[in-house]
Amino acid sequence: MTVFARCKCFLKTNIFVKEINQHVKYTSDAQFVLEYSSVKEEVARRKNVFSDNKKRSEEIKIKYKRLHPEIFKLQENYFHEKFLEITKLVSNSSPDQLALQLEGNKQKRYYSFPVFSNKFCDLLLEELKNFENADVPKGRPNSMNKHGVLLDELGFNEEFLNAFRTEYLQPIAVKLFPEYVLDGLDTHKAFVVKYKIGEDVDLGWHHDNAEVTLNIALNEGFDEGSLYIGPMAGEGKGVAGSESTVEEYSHKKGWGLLHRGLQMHGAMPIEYGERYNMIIWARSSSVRNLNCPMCMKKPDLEPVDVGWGEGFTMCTS
Ligand SMILES: O=C(O)CCC(=O)C(=O)O
Ligand SMILES: [Fe+2]
Repeated sequence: MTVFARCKCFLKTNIFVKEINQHVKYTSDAQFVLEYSSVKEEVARRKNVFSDNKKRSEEIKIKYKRLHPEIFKLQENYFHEKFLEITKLVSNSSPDQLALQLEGNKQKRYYSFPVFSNKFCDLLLEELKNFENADVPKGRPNSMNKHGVLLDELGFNEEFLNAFRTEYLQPIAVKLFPEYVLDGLDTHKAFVVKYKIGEDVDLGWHHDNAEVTLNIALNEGFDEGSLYIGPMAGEGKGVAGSESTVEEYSHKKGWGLLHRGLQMHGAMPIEYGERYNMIIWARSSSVRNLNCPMCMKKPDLEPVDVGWGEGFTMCTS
């Protein structure tokens, strides 16, 4: 007799959880706790992230011996000549005139252009490797990257990144993405991502916790590891692999990719070598105070004791 049947996986795999818009697997309570316990760890990390970050920064300031102390202070000669040309013409150009100077995809509104000189990239990479080997505490960029470096902890905010954000990045971003800058890019989170076989090799499909992102490649000598760039979060299909909406971008040493934080993207696996990129998640409190880019709702804010929090501002009293 033939009877109808079902595969046993029906009770174990592909169980859609509407709240997270994802399919999960369930084979036993033990498997479930093991597989998803990293969520609990991540929440615990986030609870103290700002004070832990401050403690590590203070320890690094005392204990870490800088290899190239001069690169912690921004100087014009660290930039590629083309970047200096772009920054000079920015104030007198229309958005279209500026976009003409840049590569990328004007329709999708992501742009690429040279930012740092080869020499600066080399010095920074040497500093990062020196830091990797130093016996000091190290925070990691976020839940997606386990092997990068937080540039604020290393000491790059004070004399480098704050000036870079306000004097160079903001004038360009305000022309290209005015609705994501509004009153200004008032804070940032900057870090270096590292990919290597045996460590992190790729990065899943995501959008950034940023209004505007600048992603600058710091080295060459790796294979594959391109970015794939799709629609804005919530627009279109937004799934990796949907050919019609996803484009590839290959990193070039010293070049930056400038995109809106909400533009969906991911990184393909690296197949040889190491890849280091500096990522600047630039934030505008005037934009995110209206709509949190992570929950996509009006933010429910609470003050933080130290640092910039997640870049929102609120009035107390
Ligand atoms: O690997 C890259 O180049 C992109 C990294 C990235 O998108 C991120 O860290 O938010
Ligand atoms: Fe990203």
